[in-house]
Formats: sequence, structure tokens, C-alpha cells
Amino acid sequence: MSAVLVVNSGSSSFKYQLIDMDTEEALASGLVERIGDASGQTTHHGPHGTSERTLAIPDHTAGFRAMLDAFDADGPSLTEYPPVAVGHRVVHGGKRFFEPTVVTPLVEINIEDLADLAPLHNPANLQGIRAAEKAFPDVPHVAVFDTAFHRTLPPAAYTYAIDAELAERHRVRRYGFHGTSHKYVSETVARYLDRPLGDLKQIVLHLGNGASACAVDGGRSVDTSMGLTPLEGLVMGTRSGDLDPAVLVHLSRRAQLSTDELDELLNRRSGIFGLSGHRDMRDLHAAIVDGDQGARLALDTYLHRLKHYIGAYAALLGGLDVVTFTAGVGENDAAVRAGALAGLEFLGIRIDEGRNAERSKNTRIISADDSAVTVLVVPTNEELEIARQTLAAIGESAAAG
Ligand SMILES: Nc1ncnc2c1ncn2[C@@H]1O[C@H](COP(=O)(O)OP(=O)(O)O)[C@@H](O)[C@H]1O
Ligand SMILES: CC(=O)OP(=O)(O)O
Ligand SMILES: [Mg+2]
Repeated sequence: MSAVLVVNSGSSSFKYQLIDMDTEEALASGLVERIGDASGQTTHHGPHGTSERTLAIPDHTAGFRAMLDAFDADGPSLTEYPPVAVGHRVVHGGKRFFEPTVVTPLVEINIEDLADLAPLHNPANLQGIRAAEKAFPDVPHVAVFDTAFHRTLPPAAYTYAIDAELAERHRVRRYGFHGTSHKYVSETVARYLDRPLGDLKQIVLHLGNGASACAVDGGRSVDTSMGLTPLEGLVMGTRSGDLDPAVLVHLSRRAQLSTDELDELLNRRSGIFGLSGHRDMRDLHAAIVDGDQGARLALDTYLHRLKHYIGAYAALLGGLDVVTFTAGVGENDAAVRAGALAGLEFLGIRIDEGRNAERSKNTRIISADDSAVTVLVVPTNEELEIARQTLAAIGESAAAG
């Protein structure tokens, strides 16, 4: 049996899975949250159920230690199931990294160099890698990049209409993110429907804390809503998504906001949080039930933007076979799914209310039988996709070496 440990680091949390690659089943999975806060939390799902601990987790190194302690206390034993490799989610690969890449000191320098393009993510990803290297010094570590799946974007989709020379010099273009999820989900859809991936025109809506839409034509990403950084596109938990770039100029001049303050505003104090004070979609719904008008507007804005991208991508794809919802909101929130697709019957989209309302952790169809477009919910599994690519990368590097 070969097991791969996968670490999916976020700015203040990380998710992990230890995956048996013969069965592709998780032997354990978990979440380390609120890293850097006064009190952090670990949740570990092991062979004997779920255990939770509250403890101070000052940084990702301490978070990694807390994860290892959870394995020691609740199993499975990492000596019994030693990982043959550790796979890491790295958000920004720039124009350098498209393939899963075995981490070397030079690769680490390059990931660090890309931090200004993903300030919430790349530094945390790198801390996760360094902590894992200390804990598992004898196995290969492989970086799998969110940007990689979007390498197929055509120039017209990735180009921003600004001074071409300046853009080239400063690496300004659309890169796109959540690629590991968009790839995993669009391939899962084809398998589930038993249709050739190459025949399908798909829209994937990854709606988590960060959210992005992707137009997938025959298995290739042809457009996606996140851009140079994971800020553009959809309305998110705390990120604004699209706005007129002149808003920045205006706020800088009129409200005297500095570059760092604008960055903070748009990444951490905008989105549904900026409009309503709630960053979690469940809290937003509860506030709407209580009659909160700001919360209502936040949800309406979120849905308006989603619909905008669905229409745009149907046009770009020149047809549409599948729309799929994934990630925390997409997998769990029937009201968001129904709201995003309401009124789109003219595109051939008809949702079945009963199917949409069903609660399930499995891949499922939620469109009506007579809907021309099939609408699905697919639980994403970035960790499994990273584990597959990690195993492939170490196989290739062993063959090459
Ligand atoms: N039952 C639910 N209904 C609505 N939203 C949910 C539900 N469960 C989770 N979410 C949303 O999913 C988000 C987390 O999604 P996730 O994909 O785990 O995000 P990330 O990987 O970016 O942390 C939460 O912030 C919350 O808004
Ligand atoms: C790229 C990105 O936004 O990731 P997440 O949704 O995990 O924050
Ligand atoms: Mg995520």
C-alpha cells in the first residue's frame, strides 16, 4: 500500500488527508484552523471517528505539529502508514509552473517570488511546505499549482487590455485559480455522466470562501473568473470580485487609502462580509430570515454576479451541456443554486426543486429530466487530485533520475 499525505494550506488554516492510493480512500483527514489567533482548533477524522482539540497554534509550523499529534493520538499511525510523498497545494505558479513539481530549494525561492501575486496564499503554502519538510525529511514533496489547469486559456481570455510592454514586464495577465478543483470536478462529471470529456461544454462554479467560475470546453479551461490574483470575478466571503478599476483610484484620492489599505479592503473586508458583516453563507441566510436588508442585498449581489458569469460562459462556449456546483457553498446551499439558475430556462436550464433540496454528500444531478443542460452537484476533492498528481510526479522523477 502506498499512502500520500496532502496538505492544502490557506492563509489561516489548512486541510489535510492521508490517502491510500491503492483504493483512493482517505485513511484520515482533518482541518487545522485559526492559525495565529489566540486559540486554534484541530478537527481530525481518523479510524475511530472524529476528535477535536483547542490549543494555541501560532503559525503553520505549530499547525503541522498539531496535525502530527492528532495522528499520534487518534490514528492511523504514520509509522504504520508512512507517506511515500507529501503533496502540497500551491496557489500561484505564475508562468513558471504548470506541472506538478518536486520541491527543491530553487522551487521554494520561485514560490516565494510569486507571493506578491497571491499574498493571502503563497506565503502560507510555503510555510506548510517547510513545516512538512522538517517532519518528513526523507520523502519527496510535490507542489501542485492552482494555476496549472488554466494553462490552456487562449490569449484573448488571459490578456488584460493595458500597455502590453508594461504588462509583460510585471507578469500582468489572467492566471486563474482553483484549477485543481475545476479539473477534478469537470473530469468527475464526464465519468459520472458516462460521456466523453472531449464532447462536453461545461461551466464549473467553485463556491467556497474563495469562489471562481470556469468555462471548460472538451476538458480544457477556456476562461475563468479569477485573474492576476484570486480577487477578480465572483463576489466571495471577504473578497470583492469584479469592480471598476477606477474605484481604487477614486478611493486612493478621495479617502486617502494607501495601497496596503486598498489591498486589505478588497481582499479581507469586502464581498458578502463587506456588505453585511457576515462572511459565512449560513450566517448570511440567518440574517436574511431576521429581516436584515444589508444581508438581502449581499445575497442578491452574489447571485447577480454568478448569473452574469453563467451567461457569459454559455456565450463563450457557444453552447452548454453541463453546469456544476462545488465547494462549501456550491455543495450545500440549495438556495444559492436555485437563485443562480432562476430565469435561465431560455438557456435550456431547468432545475428540479426536489432534487436540488436533497441533502447528500455524493455527486448528483439536480436538473429536471427534460432540462437540455444537466446541472450537477459534485463534492470537490482537491486533496485526492493533488495526491494523484503527486504520485505521477514522483513516478516521473524516479524514471528520469
Ligand atoms: N450548509 C451550508 N450552507 C451554506 N454554505 C455553507 C454550508 N456549509 C459550508 N458553507 C460555506 O462554505 C464555505 C467554506 O467552503 P470551502 O470550500 O471549505 O472553502 P475554503 O476551501 O475556501 O475554505 C463557508 O465559508 C461557508 O460559507
Ligand atoms: C485561490 C483561492 O481563492 O483559494 P481559496 O478559495 O482556498 O481561498
Ligand atoms: Mg478551498
